[in-house]
Amino acid sequence: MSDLHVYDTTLRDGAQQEGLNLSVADKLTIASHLDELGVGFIEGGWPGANPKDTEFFARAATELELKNATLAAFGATRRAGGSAATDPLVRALLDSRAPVVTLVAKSHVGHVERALRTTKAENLEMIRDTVTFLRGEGRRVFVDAEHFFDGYAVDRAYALEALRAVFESGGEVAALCDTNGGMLPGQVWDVVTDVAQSLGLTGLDAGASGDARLGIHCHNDTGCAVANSMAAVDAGATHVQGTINGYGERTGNANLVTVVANLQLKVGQQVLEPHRLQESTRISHAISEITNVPAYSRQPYTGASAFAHKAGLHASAIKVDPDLYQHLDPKHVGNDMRMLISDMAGRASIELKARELGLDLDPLRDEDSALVQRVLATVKDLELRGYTFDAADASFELLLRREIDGALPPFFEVESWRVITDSQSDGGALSEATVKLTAGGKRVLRTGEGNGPVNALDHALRLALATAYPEIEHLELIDYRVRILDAAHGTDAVTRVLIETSDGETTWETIGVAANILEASWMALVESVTYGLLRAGVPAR
Ligand SMILES: CC(=O)SCCNC(=O)CCNC(=O)[C@H](O)C(C)(C)COP(=O)(O)OP(=O)(O)OC[C@H]1O[C@@H](n2cnc3c(N)ncnc32)[C@H](O)[C@@H]1OP(=O)(O)O
Ligand SMILES: CC(=O)C(=O)O
Repeated sequence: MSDLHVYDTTLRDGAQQEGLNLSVADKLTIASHLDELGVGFIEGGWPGANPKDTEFFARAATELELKNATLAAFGATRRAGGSAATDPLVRALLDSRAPVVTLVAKSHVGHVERALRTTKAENLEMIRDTVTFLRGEGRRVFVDAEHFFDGYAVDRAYALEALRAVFESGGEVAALCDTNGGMLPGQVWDVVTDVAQSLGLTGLDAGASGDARLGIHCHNDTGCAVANSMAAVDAGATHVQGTINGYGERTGNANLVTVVANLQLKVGQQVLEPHRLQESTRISHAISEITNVPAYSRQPYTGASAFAHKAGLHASAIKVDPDLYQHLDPKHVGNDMRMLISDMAGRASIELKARELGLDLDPLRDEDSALVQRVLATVKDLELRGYTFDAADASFELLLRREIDGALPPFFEVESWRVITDSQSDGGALSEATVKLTAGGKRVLRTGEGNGPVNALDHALRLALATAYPEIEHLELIDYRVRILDAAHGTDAVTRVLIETSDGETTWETIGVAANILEASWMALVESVTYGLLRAGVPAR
């Protein structure tokens, strides 16, 4: 295992993201996930700055059983002109009982003079006093040198002096912060190389011999936070900070999952045990659920689209060897390869998608080859008419199964449907839908009401199927999206409806396209229920 520190600040710097608000319980759950991922340090927040973070540390001390990670409490150096021993915020850091304290300290003269409104000498004293005090109280002390790169550009000697003050007082890590996120990888590499040489800290040996490490903490304002972190490690940093999914203020922090995967799978530094890295997709998504920030599908390594292939030519090469169009095997990070079906698909895309769905087609069999060709032609024709199968995987599976003998049970047969909407005396409107179909060997006619026509159709369809297929009770329509495809036609335009359905375990998307919005909605609804029955393994009745 590499000795490099993997330091997570999701619960502190990540929580500074606009719109992200974590309860204490959320923070405790996220900390457990981070521990499971195998990060070395979890920065839990700033005790004393707000009651929530103070409570987090109090509860963490009794409720959180960390198996891998060490908890760090974040705070600032003592106030100018005061003393660390009597500073209430420094006291709160001690009270947190976290074994590591990470202090934010100024290293930029402009910030010392204009933000702290103190002297350069007093700022160095604030660092020395606070680090010495906390070390004396038995804490490991890390220091985030705020605005280090900008400060280095203005006054290199002073920026280095601030770092010396950290190490001379017993600080273990000085993390160079690109606080404003404006750096580029070459600049970071040059500065870290110079700092490491100037302070005699080169590579992991420095950590081993002198218990002194350079760290890196990057923000993503140039879109380079991960690249900057990699450059810093390459130049000698042995402690890397970041957040899960790149959460953070403004454009976010370095995405720690990406940094770790890069270090492990590209640079060959084993910073996590391989079986833990394989949990990174699951954990990244689990944390998205808690933060309520939708997972970014194009996130490197762990995004749902990170190994999704749409182009037919790519699929044809992948059929021979997935490595031909993938930078690595997605299993290293617990992700999966997926084929997307669209008008950019070729025969290979259909074959691979069928295999992904457990429907093996043999291209050497004339029958299968003709089927693949037929499905491909249908997909291209439907996409021309407004379908988009890469957003409606379930509808593609149904299309494919309809072509394969016996692959789609004939669950029900729709005879007709109708909706009417009445204005109400209170000013609202109520819809009523009637559906006629045959299911379970019986002709059924049911009426459903709803606050809109699609809602009414959904109710009527479920009522009509309920006797033959009580299993549909668990299906829930969770999203309904409409897009007008040819805006120039106004109300004559073609409408595309995408419906997302859940059975409580998984979700799937189905599509309907028609000139009439209700017809498009009905198509997507019927597909949604049909797919739900298929997934449940229900036989046709
Ligand atoms: C780059 C970063 O992300 S660092 C982390 C930033 N995170 C946060 O700010 C979130 C938590 N912050 C808070 O809850 C509050 O700002 C608190 C509790 C820390 C302080 O609140 P207040 O006492 O009301 O002060 P306020 O926020 O207005 O100003 C901060 C004070 O700290 C001082 N300060 C700023 N950085 C440092 C530092 N590294 N060391 C010591 N003092 C500092 C400022 O000069 C200012 O002092 P002043 O009150 O004499 O003007
Ligand atoms: C400390 C910190 O979060 C920063 O300087 O960006």
